[in-house]
Amino acid sequence: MGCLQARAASLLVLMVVLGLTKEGCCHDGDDSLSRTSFPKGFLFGTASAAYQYEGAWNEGGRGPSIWDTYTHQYPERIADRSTGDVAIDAYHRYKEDVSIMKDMGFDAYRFSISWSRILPTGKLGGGINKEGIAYYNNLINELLAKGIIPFVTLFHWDLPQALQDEYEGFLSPKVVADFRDYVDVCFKEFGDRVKNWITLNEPWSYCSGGYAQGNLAPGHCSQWQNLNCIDGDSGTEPYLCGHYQLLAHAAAVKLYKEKYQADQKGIIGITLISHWFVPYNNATHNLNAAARSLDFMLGWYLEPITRGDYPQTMRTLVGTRLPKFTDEESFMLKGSMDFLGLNYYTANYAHYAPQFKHLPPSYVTDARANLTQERMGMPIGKPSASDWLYIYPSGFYDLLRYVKTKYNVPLIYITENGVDEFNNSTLTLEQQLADPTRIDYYYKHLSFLKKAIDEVGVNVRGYFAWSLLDNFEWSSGYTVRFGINYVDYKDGLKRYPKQSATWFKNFLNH
Ligand SMILES: N=C(Cc1ccccc1)N[C@@H]1O[C@H](CO[C@@H]2OC[C@@H](O)[C@H](O)[C@H]2O)[C@@H](O)[C@H](O)[C@H]1O
Repeated sequence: MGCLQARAASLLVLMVVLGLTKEGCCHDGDDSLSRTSFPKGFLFGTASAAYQYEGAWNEGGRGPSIWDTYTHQYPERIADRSTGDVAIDAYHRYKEDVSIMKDMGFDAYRFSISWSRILPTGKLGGGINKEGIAYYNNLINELLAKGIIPFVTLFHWDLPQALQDEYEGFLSPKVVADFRDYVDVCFKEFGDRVKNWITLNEPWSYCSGGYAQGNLAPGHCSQWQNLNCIDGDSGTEPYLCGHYQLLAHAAAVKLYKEKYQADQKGIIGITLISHWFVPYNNATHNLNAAARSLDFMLGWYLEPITRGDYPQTMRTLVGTRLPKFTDEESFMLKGSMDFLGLNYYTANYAHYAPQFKHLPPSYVTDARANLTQERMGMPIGKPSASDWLYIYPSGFYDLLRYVKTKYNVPLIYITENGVDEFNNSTLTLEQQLADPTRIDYYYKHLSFLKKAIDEVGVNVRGYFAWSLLDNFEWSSGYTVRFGINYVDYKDGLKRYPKQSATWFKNFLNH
């Protein structure tokens, strides 16, 4: 085959992988979509996270996390200057919340354990908090008593502050041993009833948000990015963070498989987020920019876990700023998951950006791809309350097909998918419970999920909506709402079903 034919062939592969062929377009949806549209035994659930739901920040023996510090010391970095001190008080109201999910007909519930509620100083040597163990035992037992399967995330961004103080947390290799000690306690205390473990939630978000964009704790980024960051270097810290997140993940999986899995018979995985990336047009340099964007967001973590090293595009473009794995670390990482947890929300256009090479080095520009949410003045999809989230349901299908084609992951759970509206207290309660956009979002994304399962053969065995309840949305505070159930922040945090809750109940019970 001549070089022209070879280039044409590789271009075609790239177009197929990026979903630019005809079948990547819209679906002929039918209105009969329900639980029975999915394989037998398919699990439907909702997702949450400790800092966003529990509250009781200084109750029950819990130690401070970096999110307590971040919201208390830098209130200006949260849209409404709020905190998760009380959040939606799930610490005290978990029985009511479990009843809500049971009444709706959900099969499973994904929640995270607060590391500093189990180990207040972050370290085993600092003592195990018995009240913390008791809280999660109560929650797990309540779920099982109601026939709901717990999916437990071990780290959802709320690092104990003591470890940030001692050695800058995930910027140091020291975090690996402390994370291993922490998850050992969790496997030992809860592993007789918890059979689905997720080591980390979205290392991309934690390391890019926390160390390149500065919009998540600990709020680091390079000064030249003018994002009023507290400290940091966007060219090096995101990659150190990602490296030690991966090594902590691998250490936790190794421990579970060597010490617990034979007896407890559970499975362990990791949750990764990825947007879908649509080339700005079919120019080769934009097809390549979209492919690199997938490498820098998803491949950053999924390649080490499936192949044992970072994507070649990252090695080439980040160079010596990208840490290296030893042979032993690479071996420990490769194949370190029984399943992939995948979070999908949105898509971006990707446009080749050679001009980025003239900027100081940063994770934000290393991929040489300018990511936008509109093309020639047309948005990629309907906007939501979050500036990063435009609604692009077909991207869900494209991403799933890409993951199967490129990584051939044996088992996938969709661990988050959802959309938000603004908190608008000028509306009546009835008006605030009317969320047609969310119903349309879920209908379309579930339709594309079904298409990926039926037509591509992607082995997805469960789906978790983000989120059961409105909650503390990190840098957005309480200004946006992702819940299928409404929380009345002005009247005792009372819970009310939105119209999407009624839609989901019908979906689950037919
Ligand atoms: N939030 C993300 C990914 C992300 C991170 C930084 C900036 C943009 C997007 N992922 C999931 O989305 C959910 C919704 O995302 C929120 O949407 C509103 C934003 O303003 C907020 O900062 C973001 O976290 C989070 O609540 C979950 O905890 C998280 O796992």
